Amino acid sequence: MSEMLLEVDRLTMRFGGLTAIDDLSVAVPKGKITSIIGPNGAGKTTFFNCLTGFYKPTEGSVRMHHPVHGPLLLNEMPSYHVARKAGVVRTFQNIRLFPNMSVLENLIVAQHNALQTASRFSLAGLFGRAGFKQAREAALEKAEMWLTRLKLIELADTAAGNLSYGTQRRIEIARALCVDPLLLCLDEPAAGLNPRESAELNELLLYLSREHGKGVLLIEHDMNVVMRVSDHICVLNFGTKIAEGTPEQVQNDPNVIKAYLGEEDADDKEAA
Ligand SMILES: Nc1ncnc2c1ncn2[C@@H]1O[C@H](COP(=O)(O)OP(=O)(O)OP(=O)(O)O)[C@@H](O)[C@H]1O
Repeated sequence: MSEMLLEVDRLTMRFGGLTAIDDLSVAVPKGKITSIIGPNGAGKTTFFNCLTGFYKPTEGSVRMHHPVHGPLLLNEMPSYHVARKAGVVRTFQNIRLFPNMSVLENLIVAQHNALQTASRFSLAGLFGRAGFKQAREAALEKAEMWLTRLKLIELADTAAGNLSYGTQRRIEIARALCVDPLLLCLDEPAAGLNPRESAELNELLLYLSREHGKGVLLIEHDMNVVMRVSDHICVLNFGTKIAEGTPEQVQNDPNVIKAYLGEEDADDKEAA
């Protein structure tokens, strides 16, 4: 049995009369890739927003099992604590790098919390303190380490905005890793990638979960990615969990086929 990282229990998120997430329970283990899939509007992004403190769920709980701090209720934390204290870090559907900064600078900016703390928020701290110099060196070392491991080091000095879409997505993941996440939440990391870049993404996700023990929670429409890398898949439709299991179980589930193909097409497929 894998160690459990995140437990979502009976989560509901309503926007006025619309129930975007309805009574959803799901568990995410360490060192594994768990995917959340479903048609457009199924509630996937809302789910991420509830985990990471952007939305306060209407009902239910999200519990992160932290090796140092113990169980933490993410639904009661502000979003900056979710990343810093609970170790749950996300990327977004649209790329959010600083395009005019170099790749390395983007990774240093991600570590501004540690640097600010070391500077004690003062100019004197920035210029005089040994602690700040050490923190700056540590931030550089961490950025260089992830750039090397993610095969980006040769691009360290290039402006992020000048790189291909696939490379920018990879930089976003490297930047998230600089915050030392226990759980990495990736919102459509394969969007806009070509087949070669998607294959590289698959390799990267498997490397991070298998070699670094990261829990990965993936929202993705690209089934070439989802079916190849997921250990477990949870399928949403209109905010409700309609199936979960291994890629094989989910692919053959009649409810999933109906949700994706529509009622009539799915009946045709069954009859054929
Ligand atoms: N802030 C909000 N206010 C009102 N309704 C919202 C809000 N955010 C999401 N919704 C609604 O909740 C439902 C789920 O949306 P969500 O973006 O979570 O779906 P999704 O599965 O991520 O879709 P996609 O695959 O298209 O990104 C939709 O009907 C959407 O319009």
